[in-house]
Amino acid sequence: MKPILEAQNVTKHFPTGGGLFQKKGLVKAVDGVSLSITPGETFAIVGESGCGKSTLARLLMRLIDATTGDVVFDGKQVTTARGKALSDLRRDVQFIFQDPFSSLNPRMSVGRLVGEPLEVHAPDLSKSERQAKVSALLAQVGLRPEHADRYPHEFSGGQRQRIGIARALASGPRLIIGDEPVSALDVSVQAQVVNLLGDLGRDLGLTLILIAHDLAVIRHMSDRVAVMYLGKIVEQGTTDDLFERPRHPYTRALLDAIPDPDDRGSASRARIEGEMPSPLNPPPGCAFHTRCPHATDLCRTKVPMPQTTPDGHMTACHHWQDLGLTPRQTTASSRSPATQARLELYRKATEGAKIIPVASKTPDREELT
Ligand SMILES: Nc1ncnc2c1ncn2[C@@H]1O[C@H](COP(=O)(O)OP(=O)(O)OP(=O)(O)O)[C@@H](O)[C@H]1O
Repeated sequence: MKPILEAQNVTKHFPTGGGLFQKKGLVKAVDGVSLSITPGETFAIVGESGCGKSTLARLLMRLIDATTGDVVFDGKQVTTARGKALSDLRRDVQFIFQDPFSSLNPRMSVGRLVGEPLEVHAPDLSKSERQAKVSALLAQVGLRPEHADRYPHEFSGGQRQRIGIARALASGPRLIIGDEPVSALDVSVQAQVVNLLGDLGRDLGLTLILIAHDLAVIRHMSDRVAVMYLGKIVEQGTTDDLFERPRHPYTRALLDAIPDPDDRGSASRARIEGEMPSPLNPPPGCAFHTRCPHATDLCRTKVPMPQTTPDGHMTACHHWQDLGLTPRQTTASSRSPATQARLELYRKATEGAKIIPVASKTPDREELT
């Protein structure tokens, strides 16, 4: 199938320093990323804080300009789009932010927030047609028409994220990029919103790019996963294969560091031995070699090129064939209680989705306040 979005060797280098006490430098936030997204799939991007996920997401929809490389959406250049091509892109690709409160103008009613994109992308609608469309969008995300007259501060976190999703849907997008769309929400509400996004993806045939720290969310929702480390994709594969047979030592470490959801402060942050090096001064060779238990002299000197494994992963590790990374034991009994509990929550949410259509889905208790 023809990809809906392709990135070819995209980089984003931020110049820093140059002041009295700081040397000039370049933060290599995204450093040579290539990927290809199929229409209708949910593609997840995962990695520790600071590895470049948000910068990549912003490059893909041209919220920032790439330093080098190409992004192509539906056969059209994103990196050089101007005028009508850029406004078409703004209609077709929408963003859902992590913190719905700061992304929604507090002085605008929900009706105006959701109706605003319609004014831009469907200017021919009459006022009453626009109101009807706003009501339909609110229903689609599990809110009521009368919510249109209220303001963002009157809603719970989960409801605000629903408003953000309704606003994103208003222009009729084909691709939605969610940057940590549930990580600011309570766990029970996370399941509702994850469930809603999954339903919308299926019902509307949307392509989703999901950036998340929470590996349980990723496992539950995504078809394929890309793992990022220090600005580069180090492994990519289908979700089940990647979770069960990680081919890169970093992916393995990330999966082994699945966090404890009771530890709220760092619940969504995976922990791995050692510090991630600064993208201002990345190590030579394989960027992961400073934390990798399998590193050799080759890893310290030569950048590993992406290779395709027989089971279709892309991995950028010199030694993936020699490491004996046996399949991970991911049967129910061998998963950590934390992961097991989280997966169970999402599974229950999905079971509900099979019998309740999106429009009439009952929000959870927090949502009803
Ligand atoms: N405008 C900027 N100027 C300079 N450096 C930046 C800028 N934006 C991001 N960076 C740096 O680029 C690197 C990647 O940041 P990015 O926010 O993309 O990572 P991330 O993986 O999304 O992290 P998080 O999960 O914490 O949001 C970080 O070192 C960050 O400090």
